[in-house]
Amino acid sequence: MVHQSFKMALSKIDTEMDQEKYLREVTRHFRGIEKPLKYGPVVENLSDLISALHSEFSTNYVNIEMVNHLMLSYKSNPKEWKKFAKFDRYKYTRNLVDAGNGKFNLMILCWGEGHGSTIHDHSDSHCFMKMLKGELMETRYSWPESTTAKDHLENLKEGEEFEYHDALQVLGKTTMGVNEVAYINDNLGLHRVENPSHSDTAVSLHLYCPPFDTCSMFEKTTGKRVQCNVTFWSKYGLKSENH
Ligand SMILES: N[C@@H](CS(=O)O)C(=O)O
Ligand SMILES: [Fe+2]
Repeated sequence: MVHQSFKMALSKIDTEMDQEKYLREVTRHFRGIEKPLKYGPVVENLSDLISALHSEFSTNYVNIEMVNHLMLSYKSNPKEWKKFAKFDRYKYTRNLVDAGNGKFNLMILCWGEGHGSTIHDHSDSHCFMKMLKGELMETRYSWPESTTAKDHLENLKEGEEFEYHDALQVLGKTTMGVNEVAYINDNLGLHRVENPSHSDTAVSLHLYCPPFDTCSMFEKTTGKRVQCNVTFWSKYGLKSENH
C-alpha cells in the first residue's frame, strides 16, 4: 500500500514537473566535473555527441553530470565542425548547431584574434563551454550588489536596471585549451571570455540548457546592467538572413 502511493506520488512529479523548472533548480547545486566519468558512454564524433545529448534530454530528469561527461568525452575534430565555424572580422560569432528539441542549444562560437565578450550572465541556465580550437581566457566576476540610490533613477534609459557604484570584483581567471570544458551558471557568477591570441583564432562549442535568447551584460567599472538579445550569426551551417 505504502509502495503504491509512493509510486503514484512519483508519477505525479514526473508529469507535473517540467524539465525547464527542474534544470533551473539543479543550477543551484551543480558545479561541473573536470574529468569524464569512468564508466560513462564514449562519444566518437560530433553526431554521436548530438544524439547522446538528445537522448539525455528526452526525459524530464536530465542528468547534468552526464551532459558534462558527454561534452568532455567528445574529442575535437575540425572536419566535423568546420561547416558551422563562420567568422566575422569584428566580433565573435554564435553559430547554431542544434536546437535540441527546444530543450538545449548547442552552438559553435568563433573568436577572431583578440575578440572577446562583454561581462554577462547566463539567464539562469547551465552553460558548458568546450574548446575546439585555440585558447580562450575566461575571467569570472561576482554579481554587483544592487543599491537603491534614488538620484540615479533619472539617468536610467529604457531596458536598463538599477545603477551600482562599485567595480565588479574579479573571482578568477582561467585559460582553456583544446578539449577542455568549463562550466558556469549564474550562481557561480558572471564572466567574460576572450581570445588572448593576436595571431590565432579560437573556436568553442557551447551548450546552454534551458536555451535563452536574452541575457544581461554588465559594465566592469560601474556594475551597470543592460538586458541584451543574443542572436545567431548562422544556423545549421547557413548564414542567417539578417547578416
Ligand atoms: N555566453 C556567451 C559566450 S561566452 O563569452 O561565454 C554567448 O552565449 O554569447
Ligand atoms: Fe558566457
